[in-house]
Amino acid sequence: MSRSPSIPDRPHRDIDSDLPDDERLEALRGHYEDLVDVNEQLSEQLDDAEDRRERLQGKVDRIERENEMLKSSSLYIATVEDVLDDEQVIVKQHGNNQEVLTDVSSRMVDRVEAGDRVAVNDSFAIQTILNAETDARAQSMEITEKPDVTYADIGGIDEQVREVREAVEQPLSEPELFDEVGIDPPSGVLLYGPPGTGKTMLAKAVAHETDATFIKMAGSELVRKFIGEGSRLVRDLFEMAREREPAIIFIDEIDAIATRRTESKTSGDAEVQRTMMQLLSEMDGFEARGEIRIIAATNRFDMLDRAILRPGRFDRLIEVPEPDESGREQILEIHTRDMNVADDVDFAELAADTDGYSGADIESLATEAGMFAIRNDRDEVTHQDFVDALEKIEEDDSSDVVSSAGYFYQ
Ligand SMILES: Nc1ncnc2c1ncn2[C@@H]1O[C@H](COP(=O)(O)OP(=O)(O)OP(=O)(O)O)[C@@H](O)[C@H]1O
Repeated sequence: MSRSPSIPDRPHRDIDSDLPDDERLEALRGHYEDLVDVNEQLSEQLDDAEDRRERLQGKVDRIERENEMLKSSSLYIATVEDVLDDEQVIVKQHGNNQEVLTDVSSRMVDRVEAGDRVAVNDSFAIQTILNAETDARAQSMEITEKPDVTYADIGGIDEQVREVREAVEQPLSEPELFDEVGIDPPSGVLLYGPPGTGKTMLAKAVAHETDATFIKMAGSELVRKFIGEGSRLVRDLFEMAREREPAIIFIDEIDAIATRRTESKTSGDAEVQRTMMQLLSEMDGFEARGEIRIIAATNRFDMLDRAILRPGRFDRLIEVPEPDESGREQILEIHTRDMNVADDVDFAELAADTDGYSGADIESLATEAGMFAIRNDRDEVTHQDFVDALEKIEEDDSSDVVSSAGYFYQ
C-alpha cells in the first residue's frame, strides 16, 4: 500500500513593515511564490488522492460484482487448460467439452493453475477453484431435479415399464397401499440387459412421474476415477438422496462395484470390496417405505456378486431385452416424432430390417437418415434416406474391429 504523502509546511516569512517599499514588495513577491508552490503541491496531492479513491472504488465495484456472481445459482464444472498473461485462462467445460477463453478475477489469478477443476458461471467467469472433495462429489454424481424423460418416450418395453411403475413408482406415490396391506415394497430394483435398451430412461421416467430428484452414479467411474474414495462417495450418495427426497438413486454399471469375489487380493480388489460393503450397509439400514428408491443397472448380470441380490437389497430383478420387431417400430416412431418425415417412410419395413438393433441404435439410425436428407438439400426425410443410413451403419459396423456384442446378461 502507498504511504500517505506528507502535507507541506505552511510558508512563513517575517516581513518588516519598516522596510523600504521596493524591498517589502520583493519580500511579498517571494512569499506569494512560496504560497503558489505549496498550492501546487497540495493540488497534486489532491489529484493523487482522487486517483486512489477511484481505484479503490473500482475494486469495491469489482468485488461487489464478484459477490453477486457468486450468489447467482447454477455453476458449471470446467477444467483449466492453460493460464495466459493478462488475467485470462482457457477452460474446457465438462459435459460438452466446449473450450472458452475467459477472465480470472485478480483475487484468484495467482491461485489458478492448468489442470485445476473450477466452477464457472453462465458467462464462464471462474467463481471457485474446486477442492478435491467437492470435485469428486460433483463429478461422481449426476443430479437432475426432475428429468424430462416420460414413459411415452420409451418404446417396446411396456411390460418392463409396468413392472418398474409397480416396484418403484407406486411405493412413492401411494405408500399407504403398502401400509394397509402390511408389506414392504421391494428395496432395490435391478434392471439388467444389453446396452442401449432404455434402462437409464426407465429410471429417469419414474423420477419424472414422481417429481423426484434423479441422482445417478456410475459404478465404473467409482472404481476407475475415484480410487480410494468409493465408499465415501457411496455414503455421500445416500446422504445427498436424504437431503433431496423424494429421490431416485440410479447406480449404473453396478457390476463394477459388485463383482463376484475373486481369489486375487490386490489392493484394487480390496477397495472395490469396501465400496460394495458400504453400498450393502447403506441399503440394509434403509427405510423400505421411505421416500428414496434405488435402481441399479447392469449389462453383466453374470458377473454380479449374489450378495447384492439378497432380500432387502436388490430383490426385484427386471430384464430389459433388446426390442422385438414391433418394439423397434414403436421406437422408430418415437425417435422420428420431431422429424419432418415423408409419407413414403415405411416404419414396419424398417423395423423388419433392423433385427438386433437396440433403442440407442435406432435413435442413431433416425439421426443418420436426417443427415442424408440435409446432405441432399432436403428438409424432408424419405424412406430411401433411412435405407441409405442403414447401409452406412452396417458398413461402419463391419469395419469396426471391436464388436458391440460383448455383453452377457444371464
Ligand atoms: N426402449 C427405448 N425407447 C426409446 N428410446 C430408447 C430406448 N432404449 C434406448 N433408447 C435410446 O437410446 C438412448 C440410450 O438409452 P439408455 O441410456 O436408457 O440405455 P441403457 O439401457 O441405460 O444403456 P447402458 O446400459 O449403455 O447404460 C436413450 O437416450 C434413447 O434415446
